[in-house]
Formats: sequence, structure tokens, C-alpha cells
Amino acid sequence: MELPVVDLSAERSEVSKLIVKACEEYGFFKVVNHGVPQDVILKLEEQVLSFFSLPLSEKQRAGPPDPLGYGCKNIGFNGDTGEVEYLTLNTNPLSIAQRSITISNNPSKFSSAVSGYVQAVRELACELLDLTAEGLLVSDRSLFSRLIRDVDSDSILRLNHYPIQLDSKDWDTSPSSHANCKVGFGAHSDPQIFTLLRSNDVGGLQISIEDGVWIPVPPDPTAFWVNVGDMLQVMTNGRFVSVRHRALTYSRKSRMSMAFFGAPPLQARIAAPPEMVAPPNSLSLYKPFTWAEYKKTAYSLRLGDTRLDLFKARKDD
Ligand SMILES: C=C1C[C@]23C[C@@]1(O)CC[C@H]2[C@@]12CC[C@H](O)[C@@](C)(C(=O)O1)[C@H]2[C@@H]3C(=O)O
Ligand SMILES: O=C(O)CCC(=O)C(=O)O
Ligand SMILES: [Fe+2]
Repeated sequence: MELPVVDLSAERSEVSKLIVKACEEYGFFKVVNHGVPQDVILKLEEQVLSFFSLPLSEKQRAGPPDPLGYGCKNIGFNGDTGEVEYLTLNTNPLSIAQRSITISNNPSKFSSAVSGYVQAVRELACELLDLTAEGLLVSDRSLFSRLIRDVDSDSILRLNHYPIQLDSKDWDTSPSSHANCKVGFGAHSDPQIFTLLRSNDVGGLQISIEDGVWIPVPPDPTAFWVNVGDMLQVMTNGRFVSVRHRALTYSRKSRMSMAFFGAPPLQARIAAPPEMVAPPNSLSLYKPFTWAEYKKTAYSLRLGDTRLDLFKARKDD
């Protein structure tokens, strides 16, 4: 199956139409010619590699994940596990600088690599959200991106490492085979607005557009992958659906991924704009709520739980 590819060097109106089509059909697309400088990516990759290569006791200085910080095998607070270790950071420059002290022996180098990456990827996320608003004919073109640009945005950066499985000598490593694969990161949707994900050249990411059918996403370190998150589903009044995805470890090479989760400020009220609740479906599918309320609920549930149903509007709302 051909997954949608958005080439940002193409004509703007074509790009915005393509993004909307991809979000409607898959809640997911690949971005090429994205403009994030290669040295910004390499700088972060180098820091991530050296962090994950540290002895466990040193990595644990940045943990436990509360939910920010270093975590290993346990995902969230509700018993989810996977063959993954990770470092989750708030994207606020001050918070990055503070956290870097417990993460790296060269905090200023680590902090500058993370901040540089966050700045470039946030810019890309905002550009993609403006194009999305244009494609949807939402009159306020920066309605979505404003939430991520806000100084109080609750956006986060997650660095994932799926280590080589030492018992993998008999594994079939062909991308189409899932013989003996293990779950690295179980099935879920991302709660935020847009996720911008990139990885090294090792596969494992899969998306599901139909219950029980998983589509492997071929790795491409030169590209970004975009996931529609739960908040964009709400702000498009269900026209886009947040994509269910997971990461498997079926390779003998370790997988590394970097995910920027573009989120609103905690107190931002999340609701679809008037254009998204226009006739023929003049009803808002979801009741208004703040990102803080949604996040609290999401983080109190399991990874794979459907959370948006709890925020559906009732007829008498
Ligand atoms: C089990 C969980 C981990 C998670 C919080 C949650 O309770 C449900 C959502 C999970 C998720 C998925 C996308 C991101 O990786 C993440 C950081 C997020 O915002 O929501 C994780 C949460 C986490 O690992 O803390
Ligand atoms: O590592 C991956 O490719 C997926 C990671 C992911 O889904 C997440 O961090 O939420
Ligand atoms: Fe995810």
C-alpha cells in the first residue's frame, strides 16, 4: 500500500489539498523536502545516541518518568510495557536547560542540540498546521498553529530507543515478516494535535486504518512522519481521525525515533471552529474541554484505550 507523501517544495494550494486528503484517509502522512536542516537533526541524533549508550545507572539519573524523564520498559502509569527505553522532555527552553543537567555530562551541548531541534520542528509543525487550515478553508489560518507557538504550549519531545533483542538470532528480518517480533511501543493514538516523528533507518513503525490490519511504514531517515492526534480530531469535528500506530522490534538493528508532540497550553479550550461544525453536520461531536482536562484523563488510562468517547457531546449538552 502506498502511504501518502507530501512534498513541501510543491505548489502551496496543492500541498494543502494533499495534506487534507491524507489526514482524511489515513490520519498520517510522510513529509519530504521539509526544510529542517540536516545539521540540526545530526546534532540531536549524536546526543541521543550518546545518552542511550550510557550505563543504565547513569540514564536513571534522568528518571523515573513523572511523566517527563527517563523510562525503561514501563510506559505510563497504568501497567503498559514494551521493549523500549525513552527520554521525554518538555519543549520549553528553560525546562530543557534544567533537565539537561541530570541527563548529560555536557549539559549545554545537550540543551543546545535539543532546543535547536525543537525550534526547527515546531516551525515545521506550525507550517503544516497552517497548510491544514488552508486546505480545510478555516478562515483563521493560524488557529491550530497558534496553540503550538504559544509560549505556554505543552508540547513535548520524546526520544525512543528500541534496543537489539539479544534472543533474536533466529529472527526473520525481512520487513514483511513479523515472525518473533516483539512489541516495542503498543497500539495507541497520540493525544496531542500533530506528532512529527522521524527515525533512523530501522523499520518497526506500523499504522492501522482498519481494525486489526497493520500497515508497515518503511523507514526513511530523511523524512518526517506526521500523526493526526486526538486534539486535531476534535478541532476538525471528526473529519480527521487520530491515527492508531505501534512500533515493533523485528530487527537485529536498534531503532531510534524522535517524536515532537505539538500540544496546546494546558488551559487552552479545545473546540472545533465554526467552519467545522457547518451544515450538513451542524452539531459539535465533542463537548468543549481544556487540554489539561483531556491530558489528565488520557494519562489516567491505558496506552491503547479509546479516550475521546468520554468527551463526546450528548444531545442535551
Ligand atoms: C500509557 C500511557 C503513556 C502515555 C500516557 C498514557 O497514559 C496514555 C497516552 C500515552 C502517550 C502516547 C503518546 C506519547 O508517547 C505520550 C508521551 C503521550 O502524550 O501520550 C505517551 C504517554 C507517556 O508515555 O507518558
Ligand atoms: O517509535 C516510533 O516509531 C513510535 C513512537 C510513538 O508512537 C510515540 O512515542 O508515541
Ligand atoms: Fe505515538
